[in-house]
Amino acid sequence: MTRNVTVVGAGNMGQGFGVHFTLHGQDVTLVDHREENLEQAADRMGNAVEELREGGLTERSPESVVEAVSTTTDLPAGVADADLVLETVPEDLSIKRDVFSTVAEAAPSDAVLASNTSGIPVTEIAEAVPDAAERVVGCHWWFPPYLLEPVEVVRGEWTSDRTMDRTRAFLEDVDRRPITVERDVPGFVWNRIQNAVVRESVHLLEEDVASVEDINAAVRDGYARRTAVIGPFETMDIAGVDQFRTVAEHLYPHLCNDDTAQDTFDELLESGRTGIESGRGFLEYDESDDEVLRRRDRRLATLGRVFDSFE
Ligand SMILES: NC(=O)C1=CN([C@@H]2O[C@H](COP(=O)(O)OP(=O)(O)OC[C@H]3O[C@@H](n4cnc5c(N)ncnc54)[C@H](O)[C@@H]3O)[C@@H](O)[C@H]2O)C=CC1
Ligand SMILES: O=C(O)[C@@H](O)C(=O)[C@H](O)[C@@H](O)CO
Repeated sequence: MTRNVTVVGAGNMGQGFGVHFTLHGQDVTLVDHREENLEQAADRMGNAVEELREGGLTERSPESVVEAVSTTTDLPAGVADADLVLETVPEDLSIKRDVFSTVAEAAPSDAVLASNTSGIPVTEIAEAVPDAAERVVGCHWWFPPYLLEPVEVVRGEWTSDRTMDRTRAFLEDVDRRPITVERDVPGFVWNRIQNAVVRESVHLLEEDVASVEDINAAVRDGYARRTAVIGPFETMDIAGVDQFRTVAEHLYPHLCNDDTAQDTFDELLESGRTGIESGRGFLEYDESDDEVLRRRDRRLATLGRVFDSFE
């Protein structure tokens, strides 16, 4: 089913949504408040489609996808005909509330108003638009959205059953696996799990337990690879619930329980180690940020084909 989908925010995620929704038959409008970001988004969308083509995941040309996406810096105009609006501006409650206020006024009165927030409670966003709150829903994707299937559908305090159903139906129409999050807790499901791993990884680094390369490899090539195949609960069932209970009893008292981001984050940022855009973050990169993203996408595309081959 084709819908008019407006994506608000043309950054890392918005670019990916432009690609994914277009490849899945939606009429996409991409909005950003900076024209230059829309121009960069066109380049990044072209790169992503090229990688998907090389991975055999689409026959569409980069040009045909980029041309199909309408772009504008005019938010009210950009949402005027939307069936679904997906907000993906920075993770800042005040910015999101401002966007939702404008969108609720300008979008059709029955449009789904979704946020790709990483973990701000949906209810707190919906408070900005009390008359539209029943149509506000969390719709939280993984990065990159065109290569990772689960998408969290998060019920805020006022989100209606109809909005939850419409959002899940939309996701299934664009070949995504809805993860229903019935309680609007900060971080929802996987960002709580991901950030538990992040917190412990940075802790181990700060405590000089292992190098950043070895911690990265231990998670990527060990824990994440096995978890990718069977998930955490099947892992415990295979090893034996008693085995995991025993180890949990021993280890829980020793796990990191910091309640603020560790100093390492600020130390990296203050030294200009901001991530792939600066060529270095926790790790150092000898390729451009676009090449790092293309390498990630190539590997994810290959992995996706392997997983699709499983019975
Ligand atoms: N980057 C990631 O790995 C993921 C991010 N998210 C969430 O998605 C949201 C966006 O994240 P990114 O794409 O990484 O951010 P980003 O910073 O790459 O992109 C945000 C875009 O929004 C634009 N923007 C800011 N204010 C605006 C406004 N008032 N109207 C229109 N456009 C505006 C900016 O110009 C920028 O292009 C955040 O809430 C983030 O937590 C969710 C999943 C993964
Ligand atoms: O990592 C992802 O793709 C998502 O789970 C996110 O929402 C987060 O923003 C992540 O980038 C940082 O926690």
